[in-house]
Amino acid sequence: MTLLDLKGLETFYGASQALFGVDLDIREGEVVALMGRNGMGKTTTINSIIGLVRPRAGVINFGGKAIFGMRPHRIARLGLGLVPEGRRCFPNLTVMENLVATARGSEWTFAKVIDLFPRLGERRDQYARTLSGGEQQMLAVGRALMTNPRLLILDEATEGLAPVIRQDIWSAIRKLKAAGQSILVVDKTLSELLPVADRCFVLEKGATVFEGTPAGLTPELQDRYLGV
Ligand SMILES: Nc1ncnc2c1ncn2[C@@H]1O[C@H](COP(=O)(O)OP(=O)(O)OP(=O)(O)O)[C@@H](O)[C@H]1O
Repeated sequence: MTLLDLKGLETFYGASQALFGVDLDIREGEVVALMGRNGMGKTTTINSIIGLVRPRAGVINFGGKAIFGMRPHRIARLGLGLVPEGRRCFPNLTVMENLVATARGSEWTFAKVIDLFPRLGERRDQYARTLSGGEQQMLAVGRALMTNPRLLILDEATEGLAPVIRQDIWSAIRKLKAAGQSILVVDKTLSELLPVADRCFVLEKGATVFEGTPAGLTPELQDRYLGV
């Protein structure tokens, strides 16, 4: 079943157009990679989905429901869990308080989150501001999971993290996938992203220019659309 469906999305910032026709769909249980060079519109696409910016044209269906133009908190409540770029947690709450603060539904619990990220368990009573960047990122993922999202969206979740921590995050993503979690991932590390993705969408200048399997994204296409 299709979980998320975007068609012909056009989004502006003031008079300047950022998206010129983004098409993307995610089926239940899939891991979908959203790719493209810097400034091609990945974050704007995510912000359009979750209602932070209001697209001017297009279709956005989530779980069979039109969510175009809905307010962000209503969209979130339908089951969209975002881990935003820049890992935002409440700095003056402890790890446990951060997780409990977003709890909604019953599937994900504090115990399950620390099972996925044992480091968070060791730091349960530490203030979020005292965590390393990688631990804060794990906490941001945990917070999103505590909302029991039907779709988890990860925007550059491994950016700027030490290699060991990146591995922990990728390993968590693989476990979530194995458990059937639907995930939309934006990440620049193709060597990690492609093996875990079921399908890829590539944006160029605010429009979808490639849709297919990771195997279909040949070295030539990678070079054309993602090369630096
Ligand atoms: N708040 C904003 N106001 C005006 N223009 C913006 C704003 N945010 C993004 N843009 C523009 O919209 C276009 C798409 O940017 P976006 O951040 O979505 O790209 P991206 O693919 O996520 O890039 P990156 O990988 O650098 O995060 C760019 O031209 C960018 O300059």
